Amino acid sequence: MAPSARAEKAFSYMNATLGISKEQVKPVLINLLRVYEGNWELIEDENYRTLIEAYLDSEKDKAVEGERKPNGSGEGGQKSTGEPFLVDVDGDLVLSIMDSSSKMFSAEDKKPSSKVFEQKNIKRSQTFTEDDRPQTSSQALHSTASEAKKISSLPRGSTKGRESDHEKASSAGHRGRFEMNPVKPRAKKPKLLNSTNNAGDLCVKPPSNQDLQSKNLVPACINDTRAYNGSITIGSSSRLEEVKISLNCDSALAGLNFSIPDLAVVMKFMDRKYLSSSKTADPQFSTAKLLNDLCSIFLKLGIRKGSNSNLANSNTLQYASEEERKPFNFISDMTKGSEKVKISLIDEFGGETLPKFNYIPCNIIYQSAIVSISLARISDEGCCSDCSGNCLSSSLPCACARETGGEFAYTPQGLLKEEFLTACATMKTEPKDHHFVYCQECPLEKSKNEYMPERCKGHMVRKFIKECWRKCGCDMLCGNRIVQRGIACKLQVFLTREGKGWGLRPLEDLPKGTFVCEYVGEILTNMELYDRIMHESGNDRHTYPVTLDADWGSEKGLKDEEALCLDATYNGNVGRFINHRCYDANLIDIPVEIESPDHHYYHLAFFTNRNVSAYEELTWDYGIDFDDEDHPIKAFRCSCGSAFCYDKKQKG
Ligand SMILES: C[S@@+](CC[C@H](N)C(=O)[O-])C[C@H]1O[C@@H](n2cnc3c(N)ncnc32)[C@H](O)[C@@H]1O
Repeated sequence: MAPSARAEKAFSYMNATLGISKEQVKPVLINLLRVYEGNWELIEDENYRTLIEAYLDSEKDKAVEGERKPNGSGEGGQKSTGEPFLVDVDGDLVLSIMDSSSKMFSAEDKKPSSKVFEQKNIKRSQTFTEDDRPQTSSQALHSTASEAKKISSLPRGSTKGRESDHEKASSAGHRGRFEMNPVKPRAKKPKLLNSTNNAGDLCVKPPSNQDLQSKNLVPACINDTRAYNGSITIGSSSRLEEVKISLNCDSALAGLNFSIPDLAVVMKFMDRKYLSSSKTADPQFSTAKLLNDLCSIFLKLGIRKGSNSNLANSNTLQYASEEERKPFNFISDMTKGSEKVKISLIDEFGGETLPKFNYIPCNIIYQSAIVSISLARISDEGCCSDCSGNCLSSSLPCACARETGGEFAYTPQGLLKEEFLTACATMKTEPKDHHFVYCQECPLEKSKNEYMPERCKGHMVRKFIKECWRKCGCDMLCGNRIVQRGIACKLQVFLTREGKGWGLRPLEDLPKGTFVCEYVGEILTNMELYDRIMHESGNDRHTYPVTLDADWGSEKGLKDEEALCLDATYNGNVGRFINHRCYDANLIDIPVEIESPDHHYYHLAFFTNRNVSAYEELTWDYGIDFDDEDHPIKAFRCSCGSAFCYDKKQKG
């Protein structure tokens, strides 16, 4: 749509929904277009939320300005003359700027918003009169946004984003961090401090509060010097703000066309421009966080490298504990070259010791497990020795598709078929009675109590994928050989924020049905696992072993050595880092038959059950009964964050 048409649409919307005239909206719109560099999407988003906010802010600015200058004159008694106007240049709506002597905008006009400053201070005075107790800046902003809601009768949802945006900005950082100096030094160029001060801060020397108050630019009630130090703090390390990133816009301010933009808007713009649109960043990522992290890293590295004498007189040393001085961990390939792809490990907080385990790319028998792998056990009917090339491209599915109902489980693109995925998921989430088999003598119960085992609690009969294997005539690139070819997507082990320990995430978007990895570990009998658990101290166990329980009930007298499980505690692959999520995990585990036609032993493969974005944590529903006090492995306190979390203790 042509920019002028977009402008007309915005005017109509504002008029129709809020009764605001075109004349009133126009200067605000022009301002926003300038701030957002003509990016209409940012303005049109969520029913013109940003435009509505900016309009309300401009109204508030006018009211404040009116109070400051009862005679209505601008600073120095000059009124800004003329109206800014939009012109359509080659299809782009651009702001017409007159020469500097005509000054299209006064500094106030150009200021997109001073809401951060004003809201905080409005709230501050309210806070002390209302309940005598200071609030955090996010609380303050929250309350102010609600006030805006009251006065504006905005369409539903229009203030919602506003609150959360502000909260995001303030909670991502430190209290009051995103304040900026609302007073724009104008003709007078601010003096510079020494290029670096003691705090390593490059900043503009602040005008004193007295100066500001004498110019009637700051309400007298304000006494927080941090808010008026003249430099614009755009990020800082946590805690005491020892390291800050300040913007020095001294020379820009000296120019005629520059006024300090609202920092929250700048951050939002950066987020949208560089993060939301790119697929390479964590959805949680924000510019504000980036800048704060940069400060924290700077602080940590500085403390490690510098001599203590640098900080000897500083309080900051008090919390520079050994724990905090640990370096950030980054391992470019934690698989030690044993996978086709490198899998990095990163600890962005620098406080965690590396996981102690041995990386193995495929399962290994620990000791007594019986896993019969022999070509002789694979009958000619159970494989496709007559095939060649890619089984998926032949007109009739070969014998290897029999297990999956005569259709291959995979699409030609190498994804798990939608129907198959749905059927597996439904069996897991809504199992029916007929999905269970019961052992006469359950090896699982026997492993818990050899002499007086309890009755079998039932084992689910699961759907299997069967892949082509060595006896098959097709080649290794056959579309029915996905899991056996190993990990193909870009993955990273990372330290989670929620206290779940390490987790796994993809570094690229993964479509629904993508094979991610297997759960690889030592193949143990259940008896061996039970012994292992009994001899461990509670702290040793940070993984959750997987019981391979397929087909148990279908045979009589299953031997203990055939009742198997996978334990990745000491030897495992990246699958051991996949954390649990109740109900709405993004991975599903599906048994895969490759080299062994019996179902005592099989591979457990993880597939995405929906599209997963790059950097989104990969999770799997372990199927834990959090109320089962008798289970040999004590269930962890779940921090999955799902709205459907079944851990009642966590909720309570
Ligand atoms: C298979 S491991 C996952 C990797 C593990 N986070 C690590 O750092 O090695 C399972 C263990 O991770 C932790 N864990 C997994 N999911 C969790 C969750 N939703 N909440 C809390 N802890 C979790 C528990 O300690 C659990 O025993």
